[in-house]
Amino acid sequence: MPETTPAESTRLDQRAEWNALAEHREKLGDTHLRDLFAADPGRAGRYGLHVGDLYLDYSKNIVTDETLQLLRELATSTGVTELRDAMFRGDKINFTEHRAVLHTALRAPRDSVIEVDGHNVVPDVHAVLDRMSDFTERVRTGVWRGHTGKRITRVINIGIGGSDLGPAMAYEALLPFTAREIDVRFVSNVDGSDLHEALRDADPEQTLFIIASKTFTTIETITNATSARTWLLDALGGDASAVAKHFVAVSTNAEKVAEFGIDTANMFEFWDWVGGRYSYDSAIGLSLMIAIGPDRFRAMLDGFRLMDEHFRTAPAEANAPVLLGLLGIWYGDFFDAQSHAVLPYSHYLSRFTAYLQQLDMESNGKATDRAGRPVSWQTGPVVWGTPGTNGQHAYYQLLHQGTKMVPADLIGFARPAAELSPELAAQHDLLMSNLFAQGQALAFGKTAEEVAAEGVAAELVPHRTFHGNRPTTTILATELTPAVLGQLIALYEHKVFVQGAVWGINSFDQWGVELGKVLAKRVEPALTGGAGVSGLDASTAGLVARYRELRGR
Ligand SMILES: O=P(O)(O)OC[C@H]1O[C@H](O)[C@H](O)[C@@H](O)[C@@H]1O
Repeated sequence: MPETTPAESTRLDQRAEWNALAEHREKLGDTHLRDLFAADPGRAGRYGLHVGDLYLDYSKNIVTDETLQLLRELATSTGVTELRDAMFRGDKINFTEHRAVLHTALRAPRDSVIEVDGHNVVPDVHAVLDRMSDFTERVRTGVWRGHTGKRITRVINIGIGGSDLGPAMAYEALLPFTAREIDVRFVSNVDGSDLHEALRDADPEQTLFIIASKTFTTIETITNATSARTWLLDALGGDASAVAKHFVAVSTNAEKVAEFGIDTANMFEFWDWVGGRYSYDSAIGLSLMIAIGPDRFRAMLDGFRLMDEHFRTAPAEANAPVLLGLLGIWYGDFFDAQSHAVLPYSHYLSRFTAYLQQLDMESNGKATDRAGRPVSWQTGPVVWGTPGTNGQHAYYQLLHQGTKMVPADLIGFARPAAELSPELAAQHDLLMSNLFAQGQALAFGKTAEEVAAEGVAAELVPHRTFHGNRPTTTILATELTPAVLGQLIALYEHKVFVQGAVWGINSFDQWGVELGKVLAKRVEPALTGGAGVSGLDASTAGLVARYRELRGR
C-alpha cells in the first residue's frame, strides 16, 4: 500500500468478485428469510458473534454462507486488510490531506509505539490524557475556581460537528454516570438561540467554557466563543484576566487559540492525524471527562481498544466491523437500499444516530474513488433513526409495509441503567420485548394466509399482510456503561472504514462541506445590506432581496 496517492486499480464493478456477487444476488431472487430459517435450523446460532460485551445476531439478514463467503472475497480483493494495517501503522492513508488516520492511537496502551513521521505519538496522547485528568479533578473537586473564587457548576462546550456530536452524544449516553452537581451543556449552532438557552440560567462566576475546535477557524464556533466571552466580561466587570479562569480550548491550532485570547497553558491538544468525526476520545472529550470523571473516561477508552484489537486480529468470518460493513455493501449495492436505520432501544442513546450520521455520511458520502475516477456504484447510505419504541409509533409503518428496503440495526441492553427505581427498571422487559418483536415482524412478516386465518375480511387481507424479509442486525449488550459505549462506537468506526475501503473511496477527507462555507461568506455581506447582490444566481438573489425587505433593510 503506497503512502500517498493510491495507484490506479481495477474498478470495483469490474472485479470478478463483484460480478460473482451480482450473479449470486440474481440467483437468490426473492428468497425469503422465512425460507432461509426453515432450511437451516442452526442458522440463528451460527450467525451470531460475541465481541467483548456485545452480541451480534446477524441471522435476520438476507444472506447465506455463500453470500458471506463472496462478500469476504470482495473484501480480500479490494485490500481491506492491507488498508486496515496501513491505518493502524500510521501510514498517510488520508492522501488528499496527506494525513495519517490514527484515532486508534488515542486509546493505545501507554507502552505502545505508533509513529507518525518517525515520531512516537503514544506518549503525547497519554500526556494530554493525564493533563485532562488533572484538570477534570480540579474542576470536580472545586480546586479550579472561577475569577471571583466560586466553584464551577456549569460547563459549556462550544464546538460543532466532530467537536460537538461525540461528547454531546456520549454525555447523554452516560448520564447515569455523570456528576450531577456540574451541569454540562453543548452549544453548536450559530443560531444565537443555542447559546442564549445555555446562558439563560447560567451564573457567569461559575461557568466554564470549553472552546472545542480542531482548526479553531470554524465560523460557528468562533462566533459563539466570541459572544460567550463578551457575556462573561460584561458580567464580571470587563476584567480581561477573567478569561483565563473561564475559558479553556481544545484544538490542534495553538496559534489561533492564542490569537483568540486563550492562554495556551489552558489548551488541550490533539493532532492532525485525528479526524474531527473520530475525535471524541481525544481532548475533544474534555467536557465528557468532566461529567463522568477520568476513570470512567479511561474505561471507555478500554472499550474502544477492545474493539480495535478485535478488528485488527479477528479473522474476517468472525470480525464484527467487517461483517457489518459487508452487509451494508450487500444491501446498498445489490438490493438498491438507499438508507440504513440505527434504532437504539435506549433512551440514553437519543443522540447516537445523530453522531453516526457524521461518522458515516461525512466519511463515505463520496462519489470519487481513490484514483480520482467517478464511482459507478453506491457508496455511503443515508443513516437515520431515533430511539426504538418512539419510532415504532411514527415511521416504523414504512419499515414494515413501505416500498423501500431499509436495513436496520436494533440495539438493546440486557440490563436497565443502574440508577432506575425497581418499578422503572421493571419496564425494561417491555422495552426489550418491543425490540425483539420488531426484528421478528420485520424479518418474517405475516402472510395473507395467516391474516385470513384470523378471520380478517377478504378485502382487508392485502392491507393487513406484512411481506417481511426486511433485514435487521440485533446488537445486544450487557449494559450501557462507558466501556460498552466505547465498544459500540469503535464498532461503527471500523464498519465505516471497511465500507470505504471496499468502495475504494477516501473515508477521511470532507471536501464536500467546503463549498457551502465559502458561499455563506459571500452571501452574508449581501444580507447585512452593505454589499449588493451581484454574483448570486437569480433564485438566491431573490431570496436575499426578500430577506432584506423582511428585515427592513
Ligand atoms: O473542530 P472544527 O475544526 O471546528 O471542525 C468542526 C467540523 O467542521 C467541519 O465543517 C467538518 O466538516 C467537520 O468534520 C468538523 O468536525
